[in-house]
Amino acid sequence: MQSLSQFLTERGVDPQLQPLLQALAQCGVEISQLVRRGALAGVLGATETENVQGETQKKLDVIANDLIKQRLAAEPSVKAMASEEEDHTVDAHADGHYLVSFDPLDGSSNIDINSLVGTIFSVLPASDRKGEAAFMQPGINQVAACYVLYGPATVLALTTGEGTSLFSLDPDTGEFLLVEDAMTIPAETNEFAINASNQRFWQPAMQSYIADLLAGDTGPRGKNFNMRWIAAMVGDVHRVLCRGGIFTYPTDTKNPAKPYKLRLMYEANPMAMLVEQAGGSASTGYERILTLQPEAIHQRVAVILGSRDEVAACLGYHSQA
Ligand SMILES: O=P(O)(O)OC[C@H]1O[C@](O)(COP(=O)(O)O)[C@@H](O)[C@@H]1O
Ligand SMILES: [Mg+2]
Ligand SMILES: [Mg+2]
Repeated sequence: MQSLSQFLTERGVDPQLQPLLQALAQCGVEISQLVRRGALAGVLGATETENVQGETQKKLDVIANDLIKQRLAAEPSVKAMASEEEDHTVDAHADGHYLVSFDPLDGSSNIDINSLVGTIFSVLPASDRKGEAAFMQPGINQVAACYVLYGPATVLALTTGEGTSLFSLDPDTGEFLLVEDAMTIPAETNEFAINASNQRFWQPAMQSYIADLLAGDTGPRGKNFNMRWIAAMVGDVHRVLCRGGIFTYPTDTKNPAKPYKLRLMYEANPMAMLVEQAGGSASTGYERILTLQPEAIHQRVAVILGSRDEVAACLGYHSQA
């Protein structure tokens, strides 16, 4: 089986970018070891601190964040980084070529119940701009996106804009090996993922769309749909990449000050690139996620992504509304 480094060389990935992608994978290896040890490594439970999102940080949020920051600070090609767990962007090498945004631990509410968690990375080209302003680029500018999913196996999905490929970690050698190249999301699906407990707070368009899915073959869609919700975006998106589906965290009125849940820079943008590169699509309901112009590093957006025809069906409800 081909290793990640062989894959990057063979595919002619920019030699400047290769060491950075290797460093991201290495972060995944080290966090995977901690996740596997769980309570034995003392990484379960919460801290007493809150992050810039106003969420109580889990120990593993902080440990993973510090580990990644340290690794990226040692990587000469990194000019600056942004993290879910950092209030502001963090400078690294003034002559670095890349800006890395990351969600060190995605699915934090799953840590203490030994369920699926992951890490998400987005890589943008650096520019002359400084600080947060440098990161304010549409997702279409990403030169790479990847996630690591810490599940029964630890897997890494990667795109550099030439399709999406999947690697699995060999825990004996610490190497990621290619297990699936050119992942393809089926255009149609009968599987959807949404946190249904928010239903009464959704917009009418999403209410009708989901109601018609639930009506199944007795309703206008004329077929039955099944539901899944892993409560970790990495896990739900991985399922979509593997067998299709639609994943959505729509806008809602639960907390008017926070109409969206997921973050553009280190959740929505990298996942949108991975999904589009596998033949799927990703929208806010009204706009293609990758063309959004970011305004702030922790900005949140509505997310509807997955199987192309099913996303189109969902958007149909939004355009009629
Ligand atoms: O708790 P809810 O409403 O089900 O939300 C789950 C969503 O929140 C998240 O956990 C947010 O990410 P973090 O865990 O990185 O904060 C997503 O991974 C997931 O899709
Ligand atoms: Mg997250
Ligand atoms: Mg997180």
